[in-house]
Amino acid sequence: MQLPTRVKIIDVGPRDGLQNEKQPVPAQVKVELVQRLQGAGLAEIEVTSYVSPKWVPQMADNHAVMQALPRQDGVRYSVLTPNLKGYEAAVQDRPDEIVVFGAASEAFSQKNINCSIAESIVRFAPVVEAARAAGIAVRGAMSCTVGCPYEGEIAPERVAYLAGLMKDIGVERVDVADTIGVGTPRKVQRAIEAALQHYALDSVSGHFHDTYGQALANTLAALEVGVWNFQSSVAGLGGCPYARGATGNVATEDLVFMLHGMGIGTGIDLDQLVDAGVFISDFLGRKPNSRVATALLNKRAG
Ligand SMILES: CC(C)(COP(=O)([O-])OP(=O)([O-])OC[C@H]1O[C@@H](n2cnc3c(N)ncnc32)[C@H](O)[C@@H]1OP(=O)([O-])[O-])[C@@H](O)C(=O)NCCC(=O)NCCSC(=O)C[C@@](C)(O)CC(=O)[O-]
Repeated sequence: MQLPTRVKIIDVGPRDGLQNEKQPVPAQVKVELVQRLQGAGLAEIEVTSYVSPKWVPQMADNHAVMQALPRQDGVRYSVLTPNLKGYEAAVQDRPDEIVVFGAASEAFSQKNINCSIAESIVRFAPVVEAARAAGIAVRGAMSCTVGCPYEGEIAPERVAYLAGLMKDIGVERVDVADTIGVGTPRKVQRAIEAALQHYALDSVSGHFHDTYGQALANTLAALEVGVWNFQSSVAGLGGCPYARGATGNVATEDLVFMLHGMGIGTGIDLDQLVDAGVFISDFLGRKPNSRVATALLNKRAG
């Protein structure tokens, strides 16, 4: 089996990671987190979302964060936009990529974005069209591709259906997200294979939450299928406001350690990444939720 020799990581910590935090995180702290991530070598960072501040108050400072961000050449800054209102707000802040976000589960679509899967596609279509006309890249997040907090197990056919809808409206690449972290390696491979019915390997990424401790195993399973794009969250931050009990994405530190140990390049400096995780964890008043960060910090202390 030939594994990829290089992996691209999008750190989603500033958005997916922080969106569920109850305590307000000042825009300046978010900006510094993004700066530290790019300093550590992250070439793609999901910065914020343009959603209703009533639904996700933590992301209400989207303009302030994007406007204050010192951009680094070669780094792609992405933001979530669920509808045209979100897109029109986002475009003022010059994102490199916008992300429409749908779900393979009807119930999750309703809870998360207040509409059915079919309605979500109707909302996304003009967003995708406008972004592409403006030369902005378009990604589609597909939530609940393995399991849903409301519907239970999700069949791969539902993932293929959503991926097909995303493809039809012009979404350029998709994320196969295990939103509540219930996936195990073979199930995740089947979800990825479903997405591959509509998208090339280079356009499919893995987004694994670590609720049940399966995220690294699922990453390896995705690598075996040939996937080489992943999303993760520095310090294991996160959880989705509409997926109660789900924990954060796999920690970027843990992902990078595994990949480097397998001889797979990421372009990321693990020590600087650990420092970025300590920075945001100190602000939040807790330790990084990363085994690798804990081990390296103990080693530094010892
Ligand atoms: C999608 C909506 C807006 C629909 O919400 P809605 O209530 O159906 O929308 P609406 O068009 O009827 O508007 C209702 C109110 O929201 C406002 N509004 C409408 N759109 C916007 C906008 N873009 N930005 C700011 N405000 C907006 C609109 O102006 C109005 O304001 P009001 O008149 O009540 O003052 C709402 O359901 C929402 O904001 N949901 C939040 C969804 C969210 O951010 N979820 C977390 C991210 S997804 C995720 O984390 C999963 C992922 C991607 O990481 C992958 C994974 O792991 O699964």
